[in-house]
Amino acid sequence: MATDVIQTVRGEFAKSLANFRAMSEDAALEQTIVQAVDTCVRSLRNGGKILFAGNGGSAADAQHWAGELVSRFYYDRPGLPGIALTTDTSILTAIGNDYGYDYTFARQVEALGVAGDVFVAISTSGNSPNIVRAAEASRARGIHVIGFTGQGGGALLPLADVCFRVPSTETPRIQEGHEFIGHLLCSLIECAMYPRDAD
Ligand SMILES: O=C(CO)[C@@H](O)[C@H](O)[C@H](O)[C@H](O)COP(=O)(O)O
Ligand SMILES: [Zn+2]
Repeated sequence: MATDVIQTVRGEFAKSLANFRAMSEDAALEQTIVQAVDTCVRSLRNGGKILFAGNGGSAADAQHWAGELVSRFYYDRPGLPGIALTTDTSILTAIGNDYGYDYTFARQVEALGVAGDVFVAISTSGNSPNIVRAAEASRARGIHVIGFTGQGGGALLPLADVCFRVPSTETPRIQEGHEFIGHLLCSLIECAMYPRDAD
């Protein structure tokens, strides 16, 4: 039993490390980060906001990253406008009940989003219908779409202006990659919007 557990732990570490190594050696990923930061910073400087959505573990990412912007990441500075579309159970249940689960995020994008905002669409498969519909609604409104997916990209890929594709087909590995890139994005946005005073 203990041997099995240890084998599993080692196997998971090995897969996770290989995933992060592949990401760290991916020059295209670096360029995608540059583009995503530029998109977010331009939007924020023009009075835009960043909307986040995902299902399951990715809903947790959406809330986590919105929190980094509104509160703080590495250091104190004014709050930045980020909204997770995953948190209001009255809105989610009303839309789900009245229109269907596929519309839970699209309806909120239509209600809250304006041209020039950014929609961060998080889906490991890239195929969750409520995320795909929200990306379509964003494009229709002139809202920039930043996708977070797995290596295939799914239906979200062609809808995204910028897309992070973690080079794995395993949901946990993809989510770990998303978490790392999401933190990096929040850090770089914070730094660009409010450069830290030189000590
Ligand atoms: O956290 C996990 C798996 O690690 C799950 O909750 C997972 O997020 C859910 O199955 C989601 O519904 C998957 O949706 P998606 O990433 O394909 O859009
Ligand atoms: Zn999970």
